Amino acid sequence: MTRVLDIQGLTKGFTMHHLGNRLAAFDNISFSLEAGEFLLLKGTNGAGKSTLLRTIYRSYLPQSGKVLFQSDQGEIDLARAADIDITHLRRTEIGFVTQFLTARPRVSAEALVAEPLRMAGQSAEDALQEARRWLAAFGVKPDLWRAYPTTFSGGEQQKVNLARALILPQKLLLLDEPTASLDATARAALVARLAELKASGTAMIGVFHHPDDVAHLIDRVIDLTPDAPKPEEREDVAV
Ligand SMILES: Nc1ncnc2c1ncn2[C@@H]1O[C@H](COP(=O)(O)OP(=O)(O)OP(=O)(O)O)[C@@H](O)[C@H]1O
Repeated sequence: MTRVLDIQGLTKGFTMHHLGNRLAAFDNISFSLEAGEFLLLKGTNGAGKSTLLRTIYRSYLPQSGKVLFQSDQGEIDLARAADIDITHLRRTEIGFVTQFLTARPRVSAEALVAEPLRMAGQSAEDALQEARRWLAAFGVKPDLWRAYPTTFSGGEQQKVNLARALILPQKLLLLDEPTASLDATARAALVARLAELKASGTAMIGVFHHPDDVAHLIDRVIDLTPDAPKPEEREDVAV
């Protein structure tokens, strides 16, 4: 087994300045993740699922604890790494799929999806061909490929978002309710792609509104509901 992530004693809260107090999002979380493992995060609303994903991705800084990631350059604590290293890792080794697309003015859907491949060194033409293949797989109509996603429907934007986020296999993939607002075709394409990525060694941590979609991929479940059993005791818990 190849270790990808080792989270040790991670604690995150939000300081509510206007209330003069601190709200705990999660407290003293520890678990590790191997290559090709799929970990489902579950828990009641507000249990801290999205906050944990964002803390691993370093959108948030934790109060304490470590997020040890085995990068191609060696072990790095994502909780303490320099911003420039985080930016590089996000481009090369760590992906984050949310239900929201960050569309950019006057950038076509196909260019947006092709971008990660181009940044990884593929030729513009090859990257575009591959981008179109993924747009088709997620059910984006060919008429829309050269259009700007800023005007797309919520579901169409989400499909472009998925195609872009999943086009390039990464070592660690964080998924925050990626199936929200997707139709059946896109959900099936997403699940097929996640299975492919898992088989190729991508480690994944995901929050899913309908975990049944990915039930066959799940290796472990962590329940962030306050007072739920500790992560170490949660292995092989049914969804
Ligand atoms: N930026 C923020 N500032 C202050 N409090 C926040 C912030 N983000 C999240 N919280 C609080 O942290 C707690 C955890 O929120 P989080 O969004 O991680 O929960 P969740 O488990 O993903 O919930 P849901 O299932 O409803 O999406 C909540 O009580 C929320 O109000």
